[in-house]
Amino acid sequence: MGLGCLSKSAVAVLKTDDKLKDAKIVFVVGGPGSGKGTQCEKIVAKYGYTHLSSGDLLRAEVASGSERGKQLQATMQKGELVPLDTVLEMIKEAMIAKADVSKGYLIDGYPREVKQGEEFEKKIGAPALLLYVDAKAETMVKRLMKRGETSGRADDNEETIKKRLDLYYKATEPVIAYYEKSGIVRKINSELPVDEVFAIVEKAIDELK
Ligand SMILES: Nc1ccn([C@@H]2O[C@H](COP(=O)(O)OP(=O)(O)OP(=O)(O)O)[C@@H](O)[C@H]2O)c(=O)n1
Ligand SMILES: Nc1nc2c(ncn2[C@@H]2O[C@H](COP(=O)(O)OP(=O)(O)O)[C@@H](O)[C@H]2O)c(=O)[nH]1
Ligand SMILES: [Mg+2]
Repeated sequence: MGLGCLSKSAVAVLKTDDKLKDAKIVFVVGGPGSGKGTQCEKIVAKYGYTHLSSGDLLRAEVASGSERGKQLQATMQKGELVPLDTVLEMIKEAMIAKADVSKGYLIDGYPREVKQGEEFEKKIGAPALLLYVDAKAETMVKRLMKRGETSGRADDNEETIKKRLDLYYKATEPVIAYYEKSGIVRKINSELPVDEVFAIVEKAIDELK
């Protein structure tokens, strides 16, 4: 069947989705403060991927002062998860905006729970790789407390850090087990110095080509 029977706007939607059909997608999953953002920055510099941090997208919405942003801020300050549809829609829009120039996408801090992964695959596509950035809880807390001295983030404080960690172990770790079955998980020990961590990351990305 051709597209002739569809309205113009329906065709436009189909074409937009089409743009992401063959996109190389890398999920970057790990606890708060594990070093996801740090490694993503290095991947961008070497491989030219597009880095989309779901947390950064949400913080940009908060900074815009919109009504939606105000609601998001309250949730984030408590260290809870924002509604799935909100963050997925933001990621998708950001991906489409870069579709013509992107060599691949780093989806940082998403999925946060198995359901988020399932919805992403339904609406966007399947990941080719999942980088599991792994550090001990003690290390993550230490890094976040340090980052909190300068980050200005409302959630880099002791009480919210504890909630973020609890939620990570409860909701996000199962995401890793879920993708183990498809053989795309690469575990990265991020207790090492940044450059040594990146050497392991490079191997995983190089395997993708
Ligand atoms: N997919 C996502 C990503 C983020 N958040 C919200 O945004 C907050 C901050 O997210 P993020 O910047 O990814 O923070 P962390 O995972 O804690 O990691 P880090 O600060 O180390 O990047 C989360 O606590 C949560 O409230 C969310 O609900 N859903
Ligand atoms: N020692 C060490 N510190 C790191 C490493 N990766 C990140 N950090 C520090 O830990 C903090 C949190 O890192 P970030 O990349 O923001 O982690 P994210 O929360 O997972 O995105 C930052 O202040 C970094 O300087 C690492 O591999 N080794
Ligand atoms: Mg980050």
